[in-house]
Amino acid sequence: MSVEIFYDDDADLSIIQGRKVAVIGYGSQGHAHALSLRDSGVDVRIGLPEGSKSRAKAEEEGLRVLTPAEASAEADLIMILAPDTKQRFIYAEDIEPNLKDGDAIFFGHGFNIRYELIKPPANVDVAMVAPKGPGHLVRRQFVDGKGVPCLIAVEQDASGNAQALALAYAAAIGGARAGVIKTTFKEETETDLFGEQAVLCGGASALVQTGFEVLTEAGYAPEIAYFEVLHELKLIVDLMYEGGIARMRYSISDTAEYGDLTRGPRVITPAVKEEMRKILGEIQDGTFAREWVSEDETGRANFRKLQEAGEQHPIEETGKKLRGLMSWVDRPITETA
Ligand SMILES: NC(=O)C1=CN([C@@H]2O[C@H](COP(=O)(O)OP(=O)(O)OC[C@H]3O[C@@H](n4cnc5c(N)ncnc54)[C@H](OP(=O)(O)O)[C@@H]3O)[C@@H](O)[C@H]2O)C=CC1
Ligand SMILES: CC[C@](O)(C(C)=O)C(=O)O
Ligand SMILES: [Mg+2]
Ligand SMILES: [Mg+2]
Repeated sequence: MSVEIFYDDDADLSIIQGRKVAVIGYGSQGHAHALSLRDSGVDVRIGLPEGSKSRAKAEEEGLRVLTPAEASAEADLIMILAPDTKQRFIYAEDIEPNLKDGDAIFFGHGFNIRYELIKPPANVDVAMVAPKGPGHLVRRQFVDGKGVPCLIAVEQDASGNAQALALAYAAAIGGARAGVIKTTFKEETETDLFGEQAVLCGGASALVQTGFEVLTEAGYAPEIAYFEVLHELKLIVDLMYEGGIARMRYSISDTAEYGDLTRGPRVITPAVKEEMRKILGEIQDGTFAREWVSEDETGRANFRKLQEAGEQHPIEETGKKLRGLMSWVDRPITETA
């Protein structure tokens, strides 16, 4: 199936420059969108609760910070960049009562629309601009004159102009420098959840931790194991990012390439692929969404336990020590890039 890809020349920035935008939330994505929109000449205000710890960071950047309700009332485009599990409450309490004819509600990920946790009225545009990358790098790339690709989708086109609006927004945060693909809320939500669970975050973290465990349990030095399975992974993925798996294989030794081709499939076995299919099925049938919403509603105890176990993994201690000796690697992540 072919997709439509848009670039800067296809976008009309003046469309978003003519809107009053409220960015609700100022975390990983929120700060990136707000700062880059502002730098693209867009009228932005931030919506955060009175006690929010993000308020100071946004104010330090000279952004105007209001409550989510005030920001929603003032704006005619509301981008919701609060945690997925909180969005339905923010929508019900702060956004919905302040919606006017012709307003637009935007999302950075389709979770709440795809799983029907938010049901907007018919008189507003409902669209998505979903960067395909972590917010801190969305901002860093924008500042460096680059861009992170974005997906856009229109769930409801009350104005008849929602797609052009979403494309203009994506361009204003740098997405159209790299490419903006038109999709649906369903496709974005399901592929994004699958990617982060099976490959980018879940799959990659488990692969690195397991590789580290196998080497250290066999008596090899943790420092060597760290460099081998984590530090060098970035350098290998950089080559894939630049020129695909083929370029990575061009640069590595033929010994490595033979090992890659013969041993890779022994690690990612047909059983692993079957498990990936099961994970995708749980996303498609709503099992994962129900589980995550319920985990959040019941206080996130299991989530916290798993987070703590991850933080305690021996690879973290080894990595902290080694990264501290490489000034160019130990780069702090900030909301003020
Ligand atoms: N992280 C990423 O790179 C990506 C995220 N997304 C999507 O972007 C959205 C935001 O995620 P992410 O940036 O990770 O979120 P973060 O957890 O990094 O930030 C959430 C922000 O929302 C604020 N917040 C919390 N509660 C409220 C509230 N009641 N009203 C207003 N603001 C509130 C938080 O403030 P406080 O400081 O007070 O907690 C914080 O500033 C999600 O839909 C996510 O799926 C999409 C692509 C990538
Ligand atoms: C890969 C995780 C992500 O989907 C992202 C940075 O794109 C997220 O939800 O944070
Ligand atoms: Mg993602
Ligand atoms: Mg995601």
